[in-house]
Amino acid sequence: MNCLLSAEKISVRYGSLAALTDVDLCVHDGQRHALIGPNGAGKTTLLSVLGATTRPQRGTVRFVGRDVSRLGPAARARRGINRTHQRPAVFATLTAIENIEVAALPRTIRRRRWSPGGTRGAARRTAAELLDQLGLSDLATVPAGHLAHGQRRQLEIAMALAGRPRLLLLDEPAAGLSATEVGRLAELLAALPRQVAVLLVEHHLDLVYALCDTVTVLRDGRTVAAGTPDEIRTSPLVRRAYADGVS
Ligand SMILES: Nc1ncnc2c1ncn2[C@@H]1O[C@H](COP(=O)(O)OP(=O)(O)OP(=O)(O)O)[C@@H](O)[C@H]1O
Repeated sequence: MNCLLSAEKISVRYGSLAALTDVDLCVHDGQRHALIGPNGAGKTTLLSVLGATTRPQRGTVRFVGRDVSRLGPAARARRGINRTHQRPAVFATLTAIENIEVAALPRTIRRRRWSPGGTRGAARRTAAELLDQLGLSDLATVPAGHLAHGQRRQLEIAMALAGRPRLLLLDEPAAGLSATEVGRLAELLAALPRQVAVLLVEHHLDLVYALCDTVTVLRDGRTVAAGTPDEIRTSPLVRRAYADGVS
């Protein structure tokens, strides 16, 4: 099967530190793919290369068969790659629905179809639908700055979905959440439409094994294993990769 997204021989250096060395990755259409590994393994760096906020010294990123290596974050978002961040990036003074509306606007403006209320009306409807779909309608009129950390994470996922991506890059969505919030996040992610592929960086391995069909393990900027959750869970190589522990 062809890759929806492929990263080929990605290398990133920060001065003398090799954050990634010759890393390959293939994410298929509709796949739930996790990127795991100890602290400093290079997971966020790889996500940033795919989202175009970090430029690799070497390597190629292809999306739907096209070389997108030279495209910036906005151009990749237009092609269908959207991401969330380790610290949720939301507009604190806007309400939840306004945040999603802002995220939906570029797409509705690009489509330029007549719609009741114009592009703003279309963006507002998209936002309301997403809040409903993700079970967040009760938060619609709450300013994002007043939301709890877990709710802000969910809002950021809704914002990333507003661009109707084909690939969603999630950077540690369970970080800082309580057990109850992780459960709620797991339900939200499990309910995402299959038209959206997910690449998830996560230390919460129970969430990874419950949600993902494929797991890639990085250590010291290199891929050490890739396989199904069962293969990864029982792999001695992976146990060794984690021997130094993760936080
Ligand atoms: N902007 C930067 N400048 C210098 N070094 C960096 C920079 N960003 C990351 N690094 C280093 O690159 C390596 C990989 O970092 P990265 O954040 O990608 O790892 P990670 O696997 O996501 O770790 P964690 O699980 O702790 O978030 C680490 O040694 C980190 O200190």
